[in-house]
Amino acid sequence: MVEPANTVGLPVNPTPLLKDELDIVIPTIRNLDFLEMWRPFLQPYHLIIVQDGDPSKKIHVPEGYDYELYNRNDINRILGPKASCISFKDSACRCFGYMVSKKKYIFTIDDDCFVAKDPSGKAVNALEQHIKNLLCPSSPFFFNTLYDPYREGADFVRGYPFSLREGVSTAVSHGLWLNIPDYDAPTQLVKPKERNTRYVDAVMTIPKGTLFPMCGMNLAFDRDLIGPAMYFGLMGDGQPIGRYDDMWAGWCIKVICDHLSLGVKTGLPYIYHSKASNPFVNLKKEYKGIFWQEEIIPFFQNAKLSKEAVTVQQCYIELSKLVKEKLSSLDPYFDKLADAMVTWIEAWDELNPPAANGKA
Ligand SMILES: O=c1ccn([C@@H]2O[C@H](COP(=O)(O)OP(=O)(O)O[C@H]3O[C@@H](CO)[C@H](O)[C@H]3O)[C@@H](O)[C@H]2O)c(=O)[nH]1
Ligand SMILES: [Mn+2]
Repeated sequence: MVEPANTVGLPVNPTPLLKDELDIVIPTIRNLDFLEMWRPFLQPYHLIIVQDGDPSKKIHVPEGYDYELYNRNDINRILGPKASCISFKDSACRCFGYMVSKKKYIFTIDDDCFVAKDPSGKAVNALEQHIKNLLCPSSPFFFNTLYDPYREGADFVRGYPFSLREGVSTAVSHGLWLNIPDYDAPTQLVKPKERNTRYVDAVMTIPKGTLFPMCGMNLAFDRDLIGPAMYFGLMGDGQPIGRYDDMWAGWCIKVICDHLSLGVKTGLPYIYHSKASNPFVNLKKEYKGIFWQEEIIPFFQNAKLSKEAVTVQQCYIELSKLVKEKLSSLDPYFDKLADAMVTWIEAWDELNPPAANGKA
């Protein structure tokens, strides 16, 4: 009698590596030694490094990684006048990496984010979890109280409509952070010593119609499904605001995902965020955003896209028109931002022309 293969402990369906279908985008003003700790999980992947700040500075990339690196001179050379839509001196520059990638998936991570440990002490392969999240459906139309129903050992609970159990494609996987939480400056100032030690073993679909504060520190997405909407806005040098790059993108992609019936998930995986940036510097960058967002959020909550908007680009252009129409009165910055949103789409389409078979 042939003994069955010993499959105890092996994952029922191992997560595919997707190493030729995924790029890792890292915005940086530092060296990239943090990649040493990620080597077991990230070395097989191609990196797109977006070097911010002084282009003459040499960024050291640890041996053994396959990468392409773009500094400001490269961005200006590649995009010409359209480079005006890519922020300078703000992590928002990372979205240039999304634009130049040719892969289906993107994982973006900050250079002060390290491998976290789960409660059992096991190193968390954040990228593997993001891939799991992206490859399995989302359930935005009806909340499953047992969280991710597609996860091994879970399912839809009683009363969950069977007509909705197929779910929808997942466009975004938003991971979290142990140690330094992604707090705004005021919170950071009143709670300087607060550290996040709580590891919540859950992945949830963010319900349709609900916005969320997307953090770019530990984020993955399906570039084919939502890439053109992942513009991180005009931030940093020469702009009245900073550190709202990922927030702006998060509000735009959520409105568009809701419109196109795509899913956005948050929760696992965790990374270990090691560096707290200066709260006073952050306050200066954020302060306009702190009061503007009281107007911006209702804008996004009420934004309606037409049924003719069936591609991400069409949705995004419609959104840019709404921004120009409804937010320019808040501050002339939004007029500029609306134009930059159009420039971003033009640049995206220039670098990512639809293939002969019509696939973008
Ligand atoms: O001018 C800059 C500043 C930083 N970077 C790179 O961007 C990321 C994030 O930088 P940092 O870790 O210093 O900032 P945090 O406050 O921790 O980041 C939070 O704010 C968001 C930025 O809006 C970020 O996504 C959040 O996590 C690092 O890789 C820096 O090297 C830059 O490119 N340009
Ligand atoms: Mn950081």
